[in-house]
Amino acid sequence: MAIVRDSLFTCRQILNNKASLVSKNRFLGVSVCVPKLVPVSVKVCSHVVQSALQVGLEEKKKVTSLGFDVVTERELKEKGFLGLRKTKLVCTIGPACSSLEDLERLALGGMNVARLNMCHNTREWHRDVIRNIKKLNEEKGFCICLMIDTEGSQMYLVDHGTGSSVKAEDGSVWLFTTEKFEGSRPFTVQAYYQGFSEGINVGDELVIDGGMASFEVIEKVGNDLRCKCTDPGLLLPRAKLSFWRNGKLVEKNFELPTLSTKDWADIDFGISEGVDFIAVSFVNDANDIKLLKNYLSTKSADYIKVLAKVESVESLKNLEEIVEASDGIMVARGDLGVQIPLEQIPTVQEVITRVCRQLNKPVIVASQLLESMVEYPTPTRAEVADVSEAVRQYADALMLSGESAIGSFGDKALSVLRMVSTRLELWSREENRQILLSQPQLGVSLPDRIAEQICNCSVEMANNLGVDAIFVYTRYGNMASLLSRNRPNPPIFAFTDRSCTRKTLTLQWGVNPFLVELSEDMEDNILKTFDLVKSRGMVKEGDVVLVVSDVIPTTGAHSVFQSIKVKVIV
Ligand SMILES: Nc1ncnc2c1ncn2[C@@H]1O[C@H](COP(=O)(O)OP(=O)(O)OP(=O)(O)O)[C@@H](O)[C@H]1O
Ligand SMILES: CC(=O)C(=O)O
Ligand SMILES: [K+]
Ligand SMILES: [Mg+2]
Repeated sequence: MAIVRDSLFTCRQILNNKASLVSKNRFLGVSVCVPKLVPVSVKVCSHVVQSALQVGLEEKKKVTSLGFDVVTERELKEKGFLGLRKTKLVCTIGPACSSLEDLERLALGGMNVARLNMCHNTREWHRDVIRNIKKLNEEKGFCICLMIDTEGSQMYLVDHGTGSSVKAEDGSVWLFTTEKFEGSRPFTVQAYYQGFSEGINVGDELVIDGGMASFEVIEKVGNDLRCKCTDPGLLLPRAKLSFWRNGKLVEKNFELPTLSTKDWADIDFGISEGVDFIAVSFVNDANDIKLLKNYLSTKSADYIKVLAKVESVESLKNLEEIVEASDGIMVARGDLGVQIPLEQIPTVQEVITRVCRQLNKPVIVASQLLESMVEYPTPTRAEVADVSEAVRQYADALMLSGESAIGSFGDKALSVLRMVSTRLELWSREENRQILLSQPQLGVSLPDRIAEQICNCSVEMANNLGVDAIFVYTRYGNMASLLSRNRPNPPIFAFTDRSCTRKTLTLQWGVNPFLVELSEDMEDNILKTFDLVKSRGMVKEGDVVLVVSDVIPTTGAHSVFQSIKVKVIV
């Protein structure tokens, strides 16, 4: 890799003299050949790109078929490369935002992924949302991915049946029962799961929603629990419950599978509707994820990416193996805050986001980011600080829950996420904090290590040179995500010929995926895509682009395997 480093310096010298590049079309290159392995070439070169306008017009038909998100395109034209938002945005779709018009507003507001929580509503309802989103993607040029989120076995849910909040007064006595009845009864709360009170003793503490209200268990009546309110507060519909003994969570092994029969039916529904991500609730260990991934393979649906929701003490114990097994993680702070003390959430979030970046898996920070906006049109200062913190931690994506699903100000909440993340990203760049990021080695095989090193060096080079964008040519998205892992200053434009790669990359920090036709002639790919982006006014004269490729040719073993180039647009 010393060779790569040497070429970095050569490259810097070249760019110090941009003007001469335009006239001379110079080339500097170094090749590294690994005997009996794929030939590897690391070259740093400058090219004069021929005027693309004419070509662009001639290829009008192809140009319009360039799969690129209209929102990113608009943002790029308005704000330039460095103004592009890096942090991706997920919106939970609920009754407040499910019409075609609502969805289009969210799409225009920067929603990258639509999340459907299978806990709520009917499959028919979800199907309509999915079809509306696909319609918007096809007809209006958005690139919104679809995620279903499994219900799981709701062992911890209770409901008092009134549909609104009920106050629990200090000293009042309540019955937590598994009996099913319509409507509500005074001082009675229904538990969703029959075995909810197994292993619970008189004297244990019952906590609602991580501290909304607390009770002491004063009597066991069969499966039911009679409890006295010790810390008054509100009982909301579908409240989450946990039990504590001597200040510690009572961990219970219900021996229920992570994926219930209903979840499997929802997964089949997701496959048949062609969703892009399945988020698995209450993952315990890596096996939960492996099971689903195997199932998706047998259904020839392994293009669907599996996200593990970290929302239990059990999943924290097995964090690394879960991250390794999955295609991404959601820090599901709602349930997590029921299972661990609230003051631990910030550090746990920081650890999870760091592990994810190190293992190169995208991470979504979810729940209560802008909770007050479910009711109010502005966020609290503390919520803005929380969003900023997640962005500072380089989370790949931020998620809205009730803010978009049931709130009256979903669009505003989305714009708060957009503006706060853009602002903090700009500040980080100005401070050049990314330079401090160091990554442990991921790859084991030589080709993997080479790919990783190329990406690490490319990002260092891109930051140091102050290039405007990184272009990466990638079939499976590997190099694009290795670049993203380094959180570069310039945006990453990933050109892929696989539509599922484009969707997967949509969730990744700083990656703007294009769907294009790629040939094995890399030089041709580069020229063609440069022409395309130029003809759409997305790049302009003088822009400097660092080009990385990992499209592996099936023929011509002597051709370039992976390379870095720097190009100046003329
Ligand atoms: N499809 C839907 N239909 C009706 N209400 C919905 C729907 N999706 C979400 N909601 C409402 O929005 C609120 C927040 O949504 P969300 O799905 O994020 O809940 P959650 O409890 O955080 O998720 P989870 O159950 O996965 O822990 C829910 O309490 C629910 O009232
Ligand atoms: C999103 C979710 O499931 C949670 O926060 O619990
Ligand atoms: K869920
Ligand atoms: Mg949850």
